[in-house]
Amino acid sequence: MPSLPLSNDAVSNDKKLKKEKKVKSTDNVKNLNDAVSDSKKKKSGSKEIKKKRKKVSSSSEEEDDDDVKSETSSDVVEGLKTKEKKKSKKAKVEVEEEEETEAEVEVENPNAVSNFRISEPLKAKLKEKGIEALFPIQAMTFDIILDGDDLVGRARTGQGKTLAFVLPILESLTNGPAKASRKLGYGRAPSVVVLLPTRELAKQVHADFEVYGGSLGLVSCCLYGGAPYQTQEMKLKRGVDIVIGTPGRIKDHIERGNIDLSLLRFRVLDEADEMLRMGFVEDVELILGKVEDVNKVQTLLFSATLPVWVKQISTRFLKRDKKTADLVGNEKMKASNNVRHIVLPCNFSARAQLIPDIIRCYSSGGRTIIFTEKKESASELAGVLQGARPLHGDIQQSQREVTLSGFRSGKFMTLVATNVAARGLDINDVQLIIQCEPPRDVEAYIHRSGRTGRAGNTGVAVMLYDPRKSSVSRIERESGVKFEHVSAPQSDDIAKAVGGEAAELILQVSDSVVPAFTSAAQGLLNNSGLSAVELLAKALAKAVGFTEIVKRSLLTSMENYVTLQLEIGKPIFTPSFAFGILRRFVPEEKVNTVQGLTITADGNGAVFDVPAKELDAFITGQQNAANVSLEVVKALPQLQERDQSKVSRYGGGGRGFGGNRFGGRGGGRNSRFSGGYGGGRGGKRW
Ligand SMILES: Nc1ncnc2c1ncn2[C@@H]1O[C@H](COP(=O)(O)OP(=O)(O)OP(=O)(O)O)[C@@H](O)[C@H]1O
Repeated sequence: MPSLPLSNDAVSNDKKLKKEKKVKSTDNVKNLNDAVSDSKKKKSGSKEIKKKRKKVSSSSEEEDDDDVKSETSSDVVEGLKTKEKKKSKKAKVEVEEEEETEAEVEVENPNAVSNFRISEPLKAKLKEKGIEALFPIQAMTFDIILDGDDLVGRARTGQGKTLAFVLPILESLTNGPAKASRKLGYGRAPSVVVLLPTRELAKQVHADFEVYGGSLGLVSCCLYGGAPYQTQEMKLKRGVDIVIGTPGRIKDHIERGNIDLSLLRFRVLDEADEMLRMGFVEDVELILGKVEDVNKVQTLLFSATLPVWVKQISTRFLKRDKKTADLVGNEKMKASNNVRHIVLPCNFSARAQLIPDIIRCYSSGGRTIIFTEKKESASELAGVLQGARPLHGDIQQSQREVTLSGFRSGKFMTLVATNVAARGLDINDVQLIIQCEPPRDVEAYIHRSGRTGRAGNTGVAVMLYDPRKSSVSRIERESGVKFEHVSAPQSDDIAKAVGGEAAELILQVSDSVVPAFTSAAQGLLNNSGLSAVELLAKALAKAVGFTEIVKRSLLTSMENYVTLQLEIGKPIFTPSFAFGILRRFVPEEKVNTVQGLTITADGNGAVFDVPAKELDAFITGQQNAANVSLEVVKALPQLQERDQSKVSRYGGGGRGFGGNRFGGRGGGRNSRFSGGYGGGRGGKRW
């Protein structure tokens, strides 16, 4: 049964956030909160603060050497955090004291925009966008980038990695080291190239460059496939300062002679691991290789996930003295801390009925993104879910743009997408992520679940899984997430979740209708044999679309199924052994109605679902079998996870969970690295 409140961590974080709003800062990311609390300094302390920041970058300069060393930079970050934590206690006491005395004291945050070498127009634009302080990854990397170093940057999803490169690049071009070589005027060659794995992401980053770069008179353009060449060519011809796009289309423009990279000062690989995993490495190499003098170019590589193979590759693209700012480092938790991570067992065929109720229970009325592995599944599911639209690689680019902007603007609240929406997308008020099955790799889990809980907000990520063949524990182990296990929402849970909404709907009805309906209401009260409360309960249910209560099983989440547990006083080693036992006391045709039979984690039982109408046949049948116990379960016991490779052993009519939905199609843009480093996952899958 789902519990609706957020987990303790998220709740306490929430409370903390509310409290810290009193401190002058717009930043409510947990890590930054520590720094904000710590920053309980009066204005006069800002020089000291600047020194402290400077020290971070210089120590990283001293410690970093040839290779990317996340430990080194993690140490730097850790050192900073510890210092800040110590001071933070003191700062909190001060905050509390001040709250008591209600004294109005100006509070300074060491990460306040004013403490960085950010020019006035940019400061004004940041302020206009509600940004008064930099997030930790931004604060850590600002000086490093502005002072000319190559950088590998990593922070959890939603922690502001985009502005971490946008701001210092803009400053460098207009007031810093890159200013001298920047050309002005018609037809100028770009100073910056930013590469991203998807078109949507390219557009999003372009929008940031437009907003912030625009305030400094810088011109940017976005180049991606599926859009006409001509408009892109015209923009390039007129001259741009910053080019943002996907590797394939940028490479095409270079080969057509539309982009001159001779004046390039920055190249950025955002979501670097995904770009390389998708097989873009040759395009990326070609683009990077076009730079005549690599010493004149700064290379920045950012992602929330940096598998070891990407770190190795970065030695090819980045200078030997590159710096690393790794806010995740060796910490166990790699996914977002601001997200409640939930897993829920579900039969593949029950998904479409179940998902609307998951949305009712967990979306808090906000937006939901549902992830499927395959494009066809995304289209199918979007077709059956009310108010949902699909987004995947087979949809025409113009339609993809319409869909995404409709979702952003709230025209519809549910997006069903493949991994094309897993990375980087920053959409306001996405409260819920549903993953229809565990993704193949942990990075996908981290990025998908990271579409919620962004910029310090909280969110919920629900992953559906088939207990017989899922890899929940692998994702748990590799991501550091501690999953909350819940069963399918039952109707009374849903009623509780939407009861408030129903009451609100009723209260919103104008008083003017009361006289018109009074006599019908009175008639109902007099003749229905129901009390006023019972009648009102029915009206509330109807107002949110409920007409009957349907039970769901705990194992497959199927409607009108019941979950049973079989025990025989000794271990049950295999599903076929369990089926054999059932056949001893239940007729074959009833056994064939069994769904999802799975062995318990302790090996002492088997759990399965049967149609509610067949329950009697199973319960009464057991009386004919010695040492057999068969009971309806109220809470799902821990189950054995099964390898997908062993699924065929379970065979049997009507018991499948759908076909092989994991089959990758391979292909895509060929890559030396996608196979070797990416663990054979190469190829564009969406
Ligand atoms: N300093 C800041 N103060 C307030 N909000 C910020 C700040 N920096 C960024 N944001 C907001 O935080 C959100 C997340 O930022 P961004 O998309 O850059 O995250 P990210 O780390 O790149 O995430 P992902 O790994 O998922 O790509 C955006 O809405 C952005 O506008």
